[in-house]
Amino acid sequence: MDPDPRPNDHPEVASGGVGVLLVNLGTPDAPTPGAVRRYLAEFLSDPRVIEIPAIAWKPILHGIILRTRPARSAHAYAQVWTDEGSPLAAITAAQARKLQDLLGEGIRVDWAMRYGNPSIPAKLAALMEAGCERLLVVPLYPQYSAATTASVVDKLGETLRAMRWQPALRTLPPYYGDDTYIDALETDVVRQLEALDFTPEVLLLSFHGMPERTLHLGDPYHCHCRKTARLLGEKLGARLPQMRIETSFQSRFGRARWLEPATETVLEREGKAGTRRLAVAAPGFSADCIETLEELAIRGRDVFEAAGGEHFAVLSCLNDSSVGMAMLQALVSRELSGW
Ligand SMILES: C=CC1=C(C)c2cc3[nH]c(cc4nc(cc5[nH]c(cc1n2)c(C)c5CCC(=O)O)C(CCC(=O)O)=C4C)c(C)c3C=C
Ligand SMILES: [Fe+2]
Ligand SMILES: [Fe+2]
Repeated sequence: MDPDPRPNDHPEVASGGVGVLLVNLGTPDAPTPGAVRRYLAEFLSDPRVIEIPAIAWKPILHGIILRTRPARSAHAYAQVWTDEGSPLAAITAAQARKLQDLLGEGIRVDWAMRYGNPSIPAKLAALMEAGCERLLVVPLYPQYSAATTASVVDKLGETLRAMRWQPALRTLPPYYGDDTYIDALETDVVRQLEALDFTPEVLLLSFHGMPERTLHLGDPYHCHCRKTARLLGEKLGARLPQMRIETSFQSRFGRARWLEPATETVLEREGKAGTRRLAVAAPGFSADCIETLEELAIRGRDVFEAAGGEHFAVLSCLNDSSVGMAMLQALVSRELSGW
């Protein structure tokens, strides 16, 4: 990257502008083993994600994981790929477009991915070229974790380190317990449950998992997920008292213990225990992605039905829905109000 994207003599640049950069995790450029390998190589080389000393991890990553997982993951991506590309990228782009409309021309909105494209350095440079001297970076993770939120901030730091003239920077705090978020989830979940052709006995709130060790090391992720689940559960319980609400953690990776209970285990247990009608919501994901569209909606259904379940649905994430966008606008506007 050009170490300083704003050379001194840029009189045409309107200065002092405010920019908002939405950031999500990242996704491959194509549903092919090669593209997935490139994406996973970057993602799984991040010490925030894999907290094993590099000397032990690199041989496993390059010798085993990057030889086997790309083909399997590419198959999963191919099942959910859209005309606009990966769902995660397409939805994040739509969120940025709609937020731009909601905030108006005075503030410039863009989006980036922590891994893969479009990259944080490229988008930071573009915003600064456009005259943004104040940047609000929005990690699209309601619950903080070192593997997600902190990793975005690490990348920002790495990018800024190469600049002589840095922008002023804020990051949106995690919003796992914010009324704006909980109310948006409540509205959206109730709307989707009412549109189903069955009445679920159980609503499963499935969050992305993390190694259990991170909880003992002080990562607040587990607490944040539990709090979101409790607050949302209280609201939903008041409106739909017949429905039982459970919480679980999905997407286990590697051999270490992960947060429990695992989504797959709960789906199997519920089916075997006689639950026939079950819906899943994934409140920790800002946008539908391979984890919701393939892991939950395809493989999760198989697990539940094989265990005896009959009716199964996975609700959409907030995505670029009007209620989701109103929430993002409110969170961002509150953060920008001091600027
Ligand atoms: C929402 C929060 C997320 C946390 C926390 C998280 C932790 C975490 N993830 C992995 C490994 C993988 N995650 C993968 C995909 C993926 N993860 C998140 C979000 C969180 N991850 C999203 C939004 C996505 C979807 C990306 C997409 O393109 O749709 C993958 C890649 C897919 C696959 O091969 O299964 C891996 C691998 C770890 C190890 C981890 C915490 C340490
Ligand atoms: Fe993940
Ligand atoms: Fe997964």
